[in-house]
Amino acid sequence: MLVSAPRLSRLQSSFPGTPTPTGMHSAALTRPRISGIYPARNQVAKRVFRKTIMSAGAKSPDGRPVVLITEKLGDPGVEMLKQSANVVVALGLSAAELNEKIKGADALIVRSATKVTREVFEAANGGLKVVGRAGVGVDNVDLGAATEYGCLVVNAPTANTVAAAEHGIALLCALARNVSQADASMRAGKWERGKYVGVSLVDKTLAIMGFGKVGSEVGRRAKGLGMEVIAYDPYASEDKARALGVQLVTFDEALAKADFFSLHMPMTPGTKKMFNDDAFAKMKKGARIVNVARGGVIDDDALARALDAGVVAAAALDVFEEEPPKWEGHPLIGRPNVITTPHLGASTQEAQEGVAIEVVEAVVEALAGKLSANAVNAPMVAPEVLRELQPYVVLAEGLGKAAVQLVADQGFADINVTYSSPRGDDLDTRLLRAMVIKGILEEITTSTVNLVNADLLAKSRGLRISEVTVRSEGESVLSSMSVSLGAGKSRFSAAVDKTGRIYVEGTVRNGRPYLTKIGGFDVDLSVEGSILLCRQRDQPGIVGTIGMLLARDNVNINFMTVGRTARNEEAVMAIGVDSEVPADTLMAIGMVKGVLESTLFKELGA
Ligand SMILES: NC(=O)C1=CN([C@@H]2O[C@H](COP(=O)(O)OP(=O)(O)OC[C@H]3O[C@@H](n4cnc5c(N)ncnc54)[C@H](O)[C@@H]3O)[C@@H](O)[C@H]2O)C=CC1
Ligand SMILES: O=C(O)C(=O)COP(=O)(O)O
Repeated sequence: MLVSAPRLSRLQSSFPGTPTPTGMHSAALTRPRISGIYPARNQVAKRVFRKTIMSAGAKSPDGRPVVLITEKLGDPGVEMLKQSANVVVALGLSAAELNEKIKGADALIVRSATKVTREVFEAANGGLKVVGRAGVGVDNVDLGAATEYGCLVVNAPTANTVAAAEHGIALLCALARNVSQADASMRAGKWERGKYVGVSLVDKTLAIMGFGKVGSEVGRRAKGLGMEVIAYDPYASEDKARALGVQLVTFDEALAKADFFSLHMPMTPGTKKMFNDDAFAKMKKGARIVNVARGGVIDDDALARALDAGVVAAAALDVFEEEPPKWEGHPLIGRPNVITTPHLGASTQEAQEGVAIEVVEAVVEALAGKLSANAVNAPMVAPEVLRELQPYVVLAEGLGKAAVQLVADQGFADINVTYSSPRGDDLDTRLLRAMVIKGILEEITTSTVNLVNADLLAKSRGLRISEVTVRSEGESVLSSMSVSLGAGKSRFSAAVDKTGRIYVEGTVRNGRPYLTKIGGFDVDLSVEGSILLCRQRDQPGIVGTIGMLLARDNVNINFMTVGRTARNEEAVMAIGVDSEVPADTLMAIGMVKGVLESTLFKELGA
């Protein structure tokens, strides 16, 4: 039987492990536990971690670990590494050669060109303990396979920030003044002064899309060029923006206002093809776009159409959906008003030395069995605990994803997680909390979140997290859990509970995670795939109309439930969909008679 969750306001002031007067136990977290709130647990975690990382002995006869480097790494990093490891540098390996070479390595250091696939981990057969990525993005590393094989992946998230920002500024200037085209023309022996008249940057409006590490550095520099800087980032702090003299705006405001755009958001399901026909249609005619983020945030064909129509005057691209891209038939490469660079954002001598040192420090720490703040995945939980919590891990991540997807433009300030468990305060919530944070943060940042870095990342973003554990009855380790966010506003007003917070609750049945409550409404949804949510009046005809609208776009429905009516005559209907619902269809659904509001959960779970 489920014990109802206590009110948050009362328990947020409790401290970890403090018994409440009712005999329940609560755990509130206002700073990361990893750094000492639970020293005993932390020691255990470290032991588990060390055992996992150092499960096999080093591969060289002198007992020092062997580290294979497959891409050009800054010399200071290589020299530092040589002090504690046997270094093997082998550049330009084929996949088969890498699979062979990896058998003799304890660690591997790469940039973005080496594809660290499942086959690499299979070939290493558990002997590869650490993969170091000398840069931010780890999309070239199969993280699932790494974790399965007990291999820690670390990256270098900060040392190339300035380089990426500087490249953004370089492209911005080149774009405004046709530098690349004019240079090419002179190389061809021409003197075409009239053809390459540019536009000025001063007093123009630059919209920074994604105001994180790189975006804010671009903003700072653009202010120095005399530009008016605005930023769209639903999760950015108002204070940070104000301190830099940058105004935070909504997506549509940015589109309507900016003369220049500089893209700096991460590649996530939420940002994929964010710059599509709809977005270009809302832009000021003649806008210019710089992309130093990831190729996939732009719909290439839509940008080509916008360039053809003159809506976008020019674009500068450093990144591509596929790298290297296929030149033949590419809609953008080679156009007179598109300039391109081969993913050079991080390619300065200084940044490469910086990332080399940053990644080597992390690799050496990991090989020594220490916790690394740069860990991207970390199999720190004992296998039996992991097995027991596995279905709840999926639930926790799904609740985090669902909650953050319900947040409106203004973002949110704090997270509350409530667990109802027969174990009460003995429930080890670290993994579940980390997964909630992962679900939330991976929708909004480039960082890969795990048990090691979840609390630190949340804290570094200024998010307050509180946890409450309520003792419940029952057989399973967890009866239910909920996530609530202190958000200004929700995209789906029914998701806001009586206390004004975005609230989602779920449970696990027969090993499968289910969402059981959204705001004040009971629902019963398997946490998987994409789900269309509608709040509607209880009246006939709505289901059929929505079904037809989806069928019109060939969107297959895989399930449909209507939530029990909780208030008045309203209900929440959920429809599982197999493919993307186009924006205009979503809008049409919102206008169906009797539908009060609608929203879409994207890729909630596996
Ligand atoms: N071209 C290159 O060589 C390099 C590219 N990068 C790329 O630059 C981008 C930014 O990196 P960092 O600043 O280090 O990451 P970050 O995590 O510090 O910043 C990303 C920002 O985007 C915001 N964001 C998330 N979802 C958003 C959305 N839907 N709309 C607008 N903003 C959203 C986040 O709140 C965060 O503030 C990433 O895409 C990364 O892959 C980074 C380094 C080098
Ligand atoms: O750090 C990143 O995410 C980058 O995009 C830089 O990639 P690179 O190391 O230059 O291949």
